[in-house]
Amino acid sequence: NDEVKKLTEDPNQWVIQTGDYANTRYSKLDQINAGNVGKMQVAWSFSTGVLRGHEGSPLVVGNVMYVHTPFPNIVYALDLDNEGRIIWKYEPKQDPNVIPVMCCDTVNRGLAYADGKVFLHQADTTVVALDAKDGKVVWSVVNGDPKKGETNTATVLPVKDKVIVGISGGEFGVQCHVTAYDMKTGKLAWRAYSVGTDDQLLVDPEKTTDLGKPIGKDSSIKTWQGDQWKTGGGCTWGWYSYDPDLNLFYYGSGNPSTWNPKQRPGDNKWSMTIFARDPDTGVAKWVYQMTPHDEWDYDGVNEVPLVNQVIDGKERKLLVHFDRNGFGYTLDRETGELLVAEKYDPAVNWATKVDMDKNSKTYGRPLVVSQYSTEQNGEDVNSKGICPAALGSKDQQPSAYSPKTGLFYVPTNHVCMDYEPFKVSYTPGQPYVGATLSMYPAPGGNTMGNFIAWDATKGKIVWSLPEQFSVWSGALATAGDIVFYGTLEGYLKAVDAKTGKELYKFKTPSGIIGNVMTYTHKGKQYVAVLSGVGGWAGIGLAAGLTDPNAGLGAVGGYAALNNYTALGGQLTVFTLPE
Ligand SMILES: O=C(O)c1cc(C(=O)O)c2c(n1)C(=O)C(=O)c1cc(C(=O)O)[nH]c1-2
Repeated sequence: NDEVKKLTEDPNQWVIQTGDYANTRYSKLDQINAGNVGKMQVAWSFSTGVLRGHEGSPLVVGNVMYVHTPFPNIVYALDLDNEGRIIWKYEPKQDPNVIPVMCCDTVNRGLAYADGKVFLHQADTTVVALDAKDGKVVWSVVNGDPKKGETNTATVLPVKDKVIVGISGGEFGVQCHVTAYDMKTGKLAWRAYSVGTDDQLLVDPEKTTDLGKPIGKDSSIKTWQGDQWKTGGGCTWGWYSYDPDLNLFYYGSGNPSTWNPKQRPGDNKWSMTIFARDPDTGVAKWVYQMTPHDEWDYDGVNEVPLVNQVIDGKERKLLVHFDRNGFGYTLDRETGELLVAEKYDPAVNWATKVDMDKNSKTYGRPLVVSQYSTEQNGEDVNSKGICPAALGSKDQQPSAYSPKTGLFYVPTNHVCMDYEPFKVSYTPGQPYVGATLSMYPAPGGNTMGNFIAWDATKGKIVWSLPEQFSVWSGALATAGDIVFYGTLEGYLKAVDAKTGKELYKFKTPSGIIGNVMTYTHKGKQYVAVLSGVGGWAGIGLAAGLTDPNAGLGAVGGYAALNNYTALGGQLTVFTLPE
């Protein structure tokens, strides 16, 4: 069943959040292009009726647009023949007690379409399949338990006859996993944990590799003390990509729990790890851990776009990954071989480099600068001036790739932090954080973000556009030689894909943390984006916090956002004038 693959190859529609299985967020549409984007206008808009962080994007399937909201996770089917008249609306009943269990705002990264159904993974971890025609529930299944700290913010990946979903809870000591359900019935197919026994991990100690070597028996639990792996985190709330030819899907796992590194000696495998798994069985082909024994909350869940590019004169099947830890990685996606690992923000200081010497004992590991460790000789230390901050040189906001330029377009953070670990004990369903942070712009200026173009074959920044705040929206690249992104102040921007020159901007009603998408209707190209400030960067605004030291809602430099925007929830659709 390659229905989704076929649909994603049609540039007129947008049926999964990432646009295509490869997560390139590239569209072949070029009616709106570098020559005319400056004339773009608002075609119509739609209020979602919900405030707080709007992540993800709408879908377009035929003449219908599907729009989702943050908690309470309303779904609207809008008629494109009628400027967004509501065809149906689905509003799940969810216990509001799930809200305090969500670490980083009540966001949801959107819907997926396959097999005549719209898939929603709710905050309370209910996965629901809605009939695309009338919004009626076809099946629903409960994937986790919010009382244990398990919630969801991520989208769903439909692959062949299954849907694949992750889970959140790294700040609550959840033992996180990826789970596949039958697309037609919702029946459980398999579950693979990030941290756990070999049976739980779905690995083969002989065949599953790490940097080319078999991972061996008990590869995860041997790297924890005692039973700590049972509350070990490694959550799976990011973006998933899929290679139909290799029949492998890819994603990264999040932070080990707790944030206090002293409480969990060892490498804490396989938190902070990219997995390549078979979607039919869940079994891992290879793994690669970016940040062993994390001391900074550098979750490894960011998108893993799949591209074919030439390295050293040879075309390779690549996987690219802009990790929270500030390194841009390029790997061979068939084998997991590490090809490039370079800093994509010059401010990154916690490690000097990733060791690329295959004969070295520390091959593939970041070389940590002890001054920026948050643990010394087994004791907690308060460290200052660590770059990047916990929200990383990039968080979940996805990049785009243009095969025309061969460049990645990456929304980034330019933020550093002070980190104070403290002892915390585990109680199910209670925060298991164990550190306080303060976050501020990187030294040498007041800007907290850059929108960059990156060459993943060399590991080099090609151009960089400074932004006052982190760029928390997902990018879109098109065959029109332009790249779109949104800003936390609320601007939708279009820039020239080759030079980065700004060609268009429009201030939408609220800060943008949604991902820009494009489609056609009756032969005309449209660009759409959700506004609604929030997410971790904007959670201070979302929660009405202005105290720069307000714990996990550590708004820091983001408090100044109050001067530019306010809460919202709106879809804005753009096109060229007649
Ligand atoms: O460990 C986790 O389970 C977890 C979950 C989430 C989430 O579900 O949104 C975030 C994070 N961690 C996190 O570390 C983080 O920086 C973050 C930012 C955001 C966001 O949507 O802006 N979510 C999350």
